[in-house]
Amino acid sequence: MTLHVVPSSTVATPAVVVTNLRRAYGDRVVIENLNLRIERGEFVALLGESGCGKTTLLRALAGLDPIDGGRIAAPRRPAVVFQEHRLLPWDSLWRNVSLGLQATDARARAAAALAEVGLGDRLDDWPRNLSGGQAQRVALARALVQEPELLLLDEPFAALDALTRIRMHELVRELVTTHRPGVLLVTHDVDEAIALADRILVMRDGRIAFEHRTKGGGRTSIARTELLAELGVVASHPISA
Ligand SMILES: Nc1ncnc2c1ncn2[C@@H]1O[C@H](COP(=O)(O)OP(=O)(O)OP(=O)(O)O)[C@@H](O)[C@H]1O
Repeated sequence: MTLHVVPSSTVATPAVVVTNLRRAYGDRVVIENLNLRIERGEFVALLGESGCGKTTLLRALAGLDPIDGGRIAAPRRPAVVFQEHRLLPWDSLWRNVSLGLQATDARARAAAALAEVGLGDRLDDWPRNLSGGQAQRVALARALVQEPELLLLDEPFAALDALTRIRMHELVRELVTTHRPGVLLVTHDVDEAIALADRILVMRDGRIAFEHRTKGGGRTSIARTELLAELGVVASHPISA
């Protein structure tokens, strides 16, 4: 008998598995029968019309809100980066990054994380002295220092100017390649999803209504128009494909 040993690097390990998720606010059912699996190292973007439940899903995955049915199986607590940096103004940058770390080498680990986001020389600086882009870099460092298996990004680049956003895209792809968490990025920006994601999901009617898998490599060949159509943007809309 021949034994086939599969190299561990080729075995997909889930960062999260969501089964038949349900979430309602009173009578308003926002998520129903939603199923989702994200592998470690996989970058997934979630698009959907305003109010379709993207943030509700992200908050449920983060454990910030209760769920009303189904199951979320994640090996460890996910890390979250929001649109606003949510840094504590009274703590230095390294203390902000190491918040929640129990380790005795917390400062060293925060220093390494800050260096990774290009702020290795600002350990003892304060959040008030940062630009919007720098503050989001610190928020990313704070998330990654926890070595999460699942990283949840809730429109973290939406408030940044176009150039800073492109730089942040490059940084995030680099960090994800290095640390290999599974990523769920909630965004309104179709181009951002196309630029970053290995897989693009569209949420509608409380579940994942459309999925586009790329062949890997972080770029997708999906026609932009197809994605826009899934989002209910009709062909006559003046956006070039
Ligand atoms: N705390 C709440 N109480 C009651 N209803 C809520 C609450 N939070 C969200 N909702 C409702 O749930 C639905 C989904 O909201 P959610 O914020 O998840 O949508 P979204 O897709 O993230 O929207 P957007 O793209 O505009 O941020 C909306 O109809 C919203 O009004």
